[in-house]
Amino acid sequence: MTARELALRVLLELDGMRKSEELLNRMHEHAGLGKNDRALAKELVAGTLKYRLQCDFIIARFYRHDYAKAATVLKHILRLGVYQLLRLDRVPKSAAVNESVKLARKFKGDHLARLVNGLLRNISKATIDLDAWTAEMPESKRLSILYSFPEWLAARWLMRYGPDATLAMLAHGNLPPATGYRINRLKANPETLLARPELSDAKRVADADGLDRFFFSKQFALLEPLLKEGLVSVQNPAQGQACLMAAPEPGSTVFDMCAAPGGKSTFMAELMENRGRIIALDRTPAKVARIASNASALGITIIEPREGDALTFDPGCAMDTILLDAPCTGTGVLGRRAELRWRTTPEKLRELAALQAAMLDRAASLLRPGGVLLYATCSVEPEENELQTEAFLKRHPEFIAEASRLTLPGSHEGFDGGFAARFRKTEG
Ligand SMILES: C[S@@+](CC[C@H](N)C(=O)[O-])C[C@H]1O[C@@H](n2cnc3c(N)ncnc32)[C@H](O)[C@@H]1O
Repeated sequence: MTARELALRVLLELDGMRKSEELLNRMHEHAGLGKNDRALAKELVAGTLKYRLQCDFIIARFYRHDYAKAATVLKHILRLGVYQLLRLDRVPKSAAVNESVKLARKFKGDHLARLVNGLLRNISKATIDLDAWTAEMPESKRLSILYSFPEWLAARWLMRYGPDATLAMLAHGNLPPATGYRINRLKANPETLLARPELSDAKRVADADGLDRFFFSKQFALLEPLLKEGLVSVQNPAQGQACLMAAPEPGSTVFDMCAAPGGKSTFMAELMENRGRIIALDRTPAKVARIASNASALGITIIEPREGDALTFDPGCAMDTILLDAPCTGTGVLGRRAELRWRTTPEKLRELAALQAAMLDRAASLLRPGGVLLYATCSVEPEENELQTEAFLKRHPEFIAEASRLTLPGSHEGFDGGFAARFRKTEG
């Protein structure tokens, strides 16, 4: 199987639930591709998913019939072809066309192979001037085509954040995502670790807000032994910020209501010097197992992984700190998950906001007076963030807001977007 065929098979099999990266990794096990072809397949899947809307816009201008009615497999082959033609400089145009024609012949026969050949050749010879083609469109539609984002999202970001921040967020969503790492304070000293040759490219996060144990690196393969030894974990500093805001005390009792795969639970355990108790709940059994294995690699013994529903689970005692890292639309991390921008819908946003409110109410009842509730999302939508926490304070006058932080994607180099708010439960 070629890299392109593997990419096509991932696109065809991807349903509304699964993550493309996981599907790709599973298919790689049987495909037997070399390192370069694996990288090409990964890039084709992520790029074609991200640029779907833009590719469709271009294809539809050259397609003779109604492109909306074209067969799914044909659409994917054409998108893969257009993505290679327009966005992968290292792929010669002739290869982009010929390989797409081969796929079309294999999957749909000679007739469609001819159609793919003609259409991609026309596109490869044409001047693709998206700026001119979209100039007369309303701004949200224009941006949605130029950056290949859903129009509803571009429209709400424009309204909420204005053109400059919106452009930065849209551009950030199409950049290759940076991998952030956290140095495990239980096992490693940052200065000694960062002096190691395999970390020569590491970009340490400036010493701000306690994030100086975070760094970015592109050398994932070189860092694997350090991950296995538990000296570092993969975590974006934006996620770490929420734990630093929670500031759990060593020896205290913490409930992480939506914990898998354990990124924040394990960081809180490190901040607590591995003293106290963290109940780490998640409703997905396979994910709960990952909390345990991640904690064990890091030398953490105070995390108690539990399977259950955050809306009903009873940890059995009043908590000093509760972290609610809520299920959310993920609009702060759209660059990290190629398919997510198409799965997030206004309807999903409403459903998730209702779930988050119910989880916040549950958290409020489980916290001891004087305790800290930290609410976090990886969304930049007000309904999941500021509006959510304002409504929470109205429903729960026994809580006071102590701090909050919204990070827009693209506003700090390498940082994901997201929101965190810290509340304290008063005696009243
Ligand atoms: C944002 S992720 C948590 C990430 C985690 N805190 C970390 O830093 O690694 C949200 C998690 O909530 C879990 N989840 C969703 N609904 C839940 C529920 N009703 N009860 C418990 N967990 C739930 C999902 O399985 C998912 O793992």
